[in-house]
Amino acid sequence: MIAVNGLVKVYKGVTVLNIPELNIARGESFGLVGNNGAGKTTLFRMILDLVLPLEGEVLLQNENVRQSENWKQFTGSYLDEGFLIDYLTPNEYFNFIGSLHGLHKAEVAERLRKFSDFFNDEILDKPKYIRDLSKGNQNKVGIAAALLIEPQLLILDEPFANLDPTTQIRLKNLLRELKEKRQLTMLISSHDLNHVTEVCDRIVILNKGQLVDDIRTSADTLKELEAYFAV
Ligand SMILES: Nc1ncnc2c1ncn2[C@@H]1O[C@H](COP(=O)(O)OP(=O)(O)OP(=O)(O)O)[C@@H](O)[C@H]1O
Repeated sequence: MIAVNGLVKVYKGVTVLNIPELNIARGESFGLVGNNGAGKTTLFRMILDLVLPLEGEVLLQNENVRQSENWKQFTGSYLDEGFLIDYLTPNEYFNFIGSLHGLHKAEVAERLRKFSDFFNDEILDKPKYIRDLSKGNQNKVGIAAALLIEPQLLILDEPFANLDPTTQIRLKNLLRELKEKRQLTMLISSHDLNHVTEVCDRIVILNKGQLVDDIRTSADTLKELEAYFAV
């Protein structure tokens, strides 16, 4: 599903990402962990063609993201509030995203029904602009919009950040369900080692732009990760 080949990013003479090779199979739930500045967001941005690499390429379903638009139809993503449109209400925003994918308002409303627990009655049908929502509720809008298009590939940057404990648990359940029922391929970054081990079957550690470990999640993974980061 995803092939990263010889990907290098340099800012002001400093190499912030250098990944010779990384392959992620269809249906894999892939967690990316690493300390601040490790390069997690930079990698996600290059996968989504939001940042130009110095060298290398990213292929999504065998097509280079820089040369094809096809991947946009099957990829749902939310990295930060920059993905939202501040002057719309959540309903208007969901309808806009739906329209880009050929969905009518009724289909959008139907698809949003499964997020009612996740939204906790704070998002839909409220006369509030996205800019006036709390940070956590803005995240909920972004995550739901990424899922609204029923993507084959989902990319979320620190999705658990700013969510209350109840919503974190609901999001984990939602992601696990999507993985099992729809064979969704997921890329998730998180600073919370518990969440990432609960949701992902494969976890990669990024350190100063380099992949330093690639772990199949097992009962020992949380301890392994805690040992790695306890320095
Ligand atoms: N536009 C930019 N200009 C200069 N340096 C940048 C730019 N974007 C990212 N960087 C640098 O690239 C490195 C990797 O940043 P990145 O945001 O990818 O890390 P991260 O692993 O997502 O960190 P965090 O966990 O803090 O979100 C950092 O040193 C950061 O300062």
